[in-house]
Amino acid sequence: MLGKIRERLRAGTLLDRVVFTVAALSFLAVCPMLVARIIERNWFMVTLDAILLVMFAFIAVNVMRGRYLDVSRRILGVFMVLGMIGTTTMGDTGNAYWLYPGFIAIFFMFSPIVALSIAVLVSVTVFPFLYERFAATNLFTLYATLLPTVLFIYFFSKDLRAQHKTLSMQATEDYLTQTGNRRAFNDEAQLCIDALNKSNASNVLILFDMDHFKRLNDAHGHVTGDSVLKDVSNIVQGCLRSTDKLYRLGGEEFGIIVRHALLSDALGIAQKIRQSIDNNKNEHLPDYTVSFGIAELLKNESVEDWMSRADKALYQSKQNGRDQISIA
Ligand SMILES: Nc1nc2c(ncn2[C@@H]2O[C@H](COP(=O)(O)OP(=O)(O)OP(=O)(O)O)[C@@H](O)[C@H]2O)c(=O)[nH]1
Repeated sequence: MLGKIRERLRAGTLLDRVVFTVAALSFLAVCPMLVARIIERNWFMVTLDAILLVMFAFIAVNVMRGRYLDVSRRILGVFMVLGMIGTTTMGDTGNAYWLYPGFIAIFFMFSPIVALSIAVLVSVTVFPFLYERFAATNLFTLYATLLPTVLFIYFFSKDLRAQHKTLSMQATEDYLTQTGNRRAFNDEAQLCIDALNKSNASNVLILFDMDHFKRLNDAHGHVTGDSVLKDVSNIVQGCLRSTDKLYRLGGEEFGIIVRHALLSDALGIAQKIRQSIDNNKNEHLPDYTVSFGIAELLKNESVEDWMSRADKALYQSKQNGRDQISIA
């Protein structure tokens, strides 16, 4: 059980691990309080603690299963904000120092600008309570140190997010055509397989490959060849629905995953692409054609099996004279 949890968390991001740890620790912290309140027969607090337990369990389980991550993170964030205000305004003055870890943690739960706004709001909300209890110099020191702490985390998390966005784009995007790359294709294909196993969702793969691309490169040069690859990507993108995704699988071969579609839908899309390429008259580029192979995902198929059947259909199109569509 523990091994499984560790394995699932390792597959997630640092953010997921932080959210899971906070939710799991909060769950464990509330358990003895619930027992104490049952013994005290304080039914109002028992109900409150029970709600907290359910929420923390809900968050931890969802993060472990890799679903509803954003919602779970935000729910935990709201609990943390309420917890921060509660802790700071009640009890000992020393409780105010919980604001530091609290403010750091909310940057894990919300976007930098939302977290910054929450930090400002919490600071303003708790100020009247702290003003009554703290000596003026201590209160000044508290706020003067909280401010740079929050600003530092804000700029740090903003920069981290931008870096993360760039890196994940580089990891999943083809640099030449700005379509998805092979890694992104594999991930999406795996999602299709999971969806088919869970809900019988039908998904279709369209593979297509430039015809006689070597000849085109030899006759017009590699740079023109690159422009043709960009051109065909633009044309194809224009023929797709928002749910269909185009990937460059390598060299001059592309794949389109058509989600929640039947073979007939995919055939319609391939025909539209073929027609658009035919109608496309770009005076700066040589004429070109492409060949297609289409395969619907079958039960118990792996990504490789699915691709292999589409590839066989594509080969058939090449064998039959190119510039045509074959179905597996
Ligand atoms: N310009 C350009 N050419 C590429 C790129 N990647 C692969 N190629 C070329 O694509 C060509 C593929 O040649 P082949 O596999 O023989 O296929 P083909 O000439 O298209 O022939 P058929 O597929 O049978 O119609 C090779 O000449 C590669 O150099 C690229 O990124 N840019």
